[in-house]
Amino acid sequence: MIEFRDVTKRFDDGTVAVDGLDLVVEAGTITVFVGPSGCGKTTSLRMVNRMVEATSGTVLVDGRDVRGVDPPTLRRGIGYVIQQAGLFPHRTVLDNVATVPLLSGWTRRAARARAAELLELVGLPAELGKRYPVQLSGGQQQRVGVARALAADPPVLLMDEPFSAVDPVVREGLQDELLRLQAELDKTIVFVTHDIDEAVRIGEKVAVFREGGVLAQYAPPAEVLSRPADYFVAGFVGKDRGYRGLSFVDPVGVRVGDVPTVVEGAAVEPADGWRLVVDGEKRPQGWLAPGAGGEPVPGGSLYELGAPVRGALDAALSSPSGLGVVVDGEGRFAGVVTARQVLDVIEGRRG
Ligand SMILES: Nc1ncnc2c1ncn2[C@@H]1O[C@H](COP(=O)(O)OP(=O)(O)OP(=O)(O)O)[C@@H](O)[C@H]1O
Repeated sequence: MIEFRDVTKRFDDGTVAVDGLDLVVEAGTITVFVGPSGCGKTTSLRMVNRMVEATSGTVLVDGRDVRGVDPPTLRRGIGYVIQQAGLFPHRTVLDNVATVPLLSGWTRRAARARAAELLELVGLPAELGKRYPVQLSGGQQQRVGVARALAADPPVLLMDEPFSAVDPVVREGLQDELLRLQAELDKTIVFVTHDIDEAVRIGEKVAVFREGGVLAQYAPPAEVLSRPADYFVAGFVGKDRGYRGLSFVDPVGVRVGDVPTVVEGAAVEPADGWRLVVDGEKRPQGWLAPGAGGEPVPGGSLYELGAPVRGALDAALSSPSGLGVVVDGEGRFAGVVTARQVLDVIEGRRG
């Protein structure tokens, strides 16, 4: 657990970067600090590992005031990941990851074995270990940064905009990877970002900061979206928050209907309505428009049974037939949903 008790940071030039911060980060959770540039997120994060010293107030890690722990000892228990990975350019990927175990007195052989294990854990092929950081893509470098931070198996991980230098698609992949890792590792993670989408996607709790280093709201993401504490938070979470909030609405009440299917490659008779094309394993391959056979039209997004309603609505809206395709956990066709019915369910919840 990490606790900030009335923590203020005033820099020598008088800038108040963090103002009276009170906040508890529960053990084993991902907490995201989000807010516009210059609102004190990084400063708050760095007070945890004493890269920045608080001017007043107390920061506790697992109940211990960090001021009572010398910084090298403190940092051994706290992994740190920064934007653009911060890798050592003249060391191979494997040696970058092995750095901390070596510093902790492991033999070179044991440290390298651990490093190889970690590369696998973050989803990197073993042969990349021999390369130098410049020979990797941005997304791969970030994975190496995460592997390096995990090398000493620290209970706490501080991540400062770790994924902001990569493109949106790679970024989503890295976010998924972090969630998968966390399900396995159960670390206490503080993650800084200025991107509200990233914050609500990965945070179990989200701390929204405003200028002047003031905490504006600290709540689960669904609550920040549905009940912003004030106009500042409402403005910051943006105009799509109603739609984003659907990511947290469970699909109870959404009815899955049926539609005729045809197996890919089979001879088809003309028909009046839309038909879904599936492969031999019942995986959706596209749509056949009403009328004669012809080429299948590419389908929209797929909605997995049980997922939040945002996916169901998107599947329906993106489908050429207006019918959202529902699949099971193995990606097999399970039925269809309509936007109207999903909206009725959402509306029904209100009353
Ligand atoms: N060493 C320093 N001396 C003086 N002022 C500083 C120092 N470091 C940060 N600041 C100021 O403190 C405020 C908070 O900075 P901080 O880096 O914590 O913000 P941030 O929310 O992480 O911003 P960003 O998203 O741009 O990284 C800013 O006004 C910044 O200019």
